[in-house]
Amino acid sequence: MNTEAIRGAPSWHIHPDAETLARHLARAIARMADAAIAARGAFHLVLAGGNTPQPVYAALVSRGRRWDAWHLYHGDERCLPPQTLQRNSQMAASVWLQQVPIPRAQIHDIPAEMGAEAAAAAYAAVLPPQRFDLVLLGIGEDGHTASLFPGQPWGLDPATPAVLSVHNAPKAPAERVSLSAWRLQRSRELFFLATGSGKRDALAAWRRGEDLPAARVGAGATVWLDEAAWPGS
Ligand SMILES: O=C1O[C@H](COP(=O)(O)O)[C@@H](O)[C@H](O)[C@H]1O
Repeated sequence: MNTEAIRGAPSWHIHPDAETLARHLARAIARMADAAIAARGAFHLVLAGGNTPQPVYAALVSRGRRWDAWHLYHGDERCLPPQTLQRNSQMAASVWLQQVPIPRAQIHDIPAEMGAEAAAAAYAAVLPPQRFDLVLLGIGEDGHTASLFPGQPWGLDPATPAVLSVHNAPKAPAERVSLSAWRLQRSRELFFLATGSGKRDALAAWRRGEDLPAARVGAGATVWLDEAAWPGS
């Protein structure tokens, strides 16, 4: 899928349960990494935060190869002290990254402890000039994705900053940092993950065509979900 295709309708990949989904998705990511490394010598991956991706990240520990060529970024971060478990970087480190030999200099955490404004400015300088190979995203119960929330700026226009400072987020913590919608879309592939019945209403709203951050960013993406999250046709 290229950036142009990302403007079309999403495709829905429904798996029986979260465990099966995690296994299949980890295998798909590992294959994409192999292909990117064979073609371009590197794999640039943006990580989703929150709880949903944890089983996928855990499954990647035994799936990935050529860790030396992986380059990791975060789609968003919460403005909390660095070692806090609620930080997306800390979650990824504890279930996955501490167990694999990705060079530390290639794991690009968002310095959200600096505060939203300073961290957004600093992170913009860290992002690669080219498209990402794969962006992973979650979806919140309100249809937010990364830290782009309904009723707040999403950064759809490429003239706006690639990284946004987020204030007054409706989900704690209120202060966050997020890649903008246009920068998230600058990717060869875009995968959403959604598991559990708590995601059903948000996915139903997406399918009805409501103007939600996830729907805007994810037009043309692949949505990996389990049966519990599937809102039906
Ligand atoms: O706050 C956030 O929420 C979404 C969804 O999180 P989940 O725990 O429901 O999976 C997540 O994708 C985002 O990265 C995170 O910061």
